[in-house]
Amino acid sequence: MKMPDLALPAGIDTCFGASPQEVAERLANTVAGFLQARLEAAPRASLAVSGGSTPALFFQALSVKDLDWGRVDIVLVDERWVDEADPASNTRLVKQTLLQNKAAAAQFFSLKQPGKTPQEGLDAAEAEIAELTQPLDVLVLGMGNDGHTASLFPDAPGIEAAMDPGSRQSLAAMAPLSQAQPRITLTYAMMRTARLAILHLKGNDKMETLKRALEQPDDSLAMPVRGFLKPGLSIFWSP
Ligand SMILES: O=C1O[C@H](COP(=O)(O)O)[C@@H](O)[C@H](O)[C@H]1O
Repeated sequence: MKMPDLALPAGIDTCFGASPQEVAERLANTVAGFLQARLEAAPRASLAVSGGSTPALFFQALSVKDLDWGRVDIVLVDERWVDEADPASNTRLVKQTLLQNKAAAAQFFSLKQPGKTPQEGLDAAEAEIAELTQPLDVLVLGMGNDGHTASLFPDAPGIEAAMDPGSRQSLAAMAPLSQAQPRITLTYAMMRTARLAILHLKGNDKMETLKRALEQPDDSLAMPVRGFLKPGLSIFWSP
């Protein structure tokens, strides 16, 4: 397979593979290895993961890794404000694919809390993540073809505040104009301090979007993923 030709700033690593399964396995090894190293240095380690259609194979591969999962905190980077039974729920995906096998012993911190809207549930979600190990040890982001990552959407009112690198808020309620459901998301300020940041992509369309994002790296309000295209990032991609 011909690997994509991508001009990346210095300090961004890539792991490109021929199939989603291969990349999912390599990503699971990388994440498990980093969490293991953190567990040797600290009482607990944390992992923030994305939802959507990309991560299921990675979650399944990670769930069977040998780790002291009882000392691992897991949180989603974002959630749609829907019931857990809804197929659009990222929590549902995590419970069905990651919090299984050996990883069933991990502690999951739920962003979805009681309340009719994310705004109403925001204080409860803040309270929920108060005990989460911070700064985050591992952050695994996805990306949409509009350049959103987590639920940092370019067309969301309030995106400037949610992208503020100096913000003291960990969470933001978002209502992107393009999206059917309102969302809750970790803020850019919360995610940018992760010790290991990974962007996990699947598909040629995502590669084209990434190339577009790299063309004007500073305009992160137009494509919030740009905020993470910095030295230290690792990009995992398969067609
Ligand atoms: O809405 C979302 O989209 C992104 C990308 O999802 P994918 O289906 O293209 O993999 C995801 O990273 C985010 O967590 C999710 O809520």
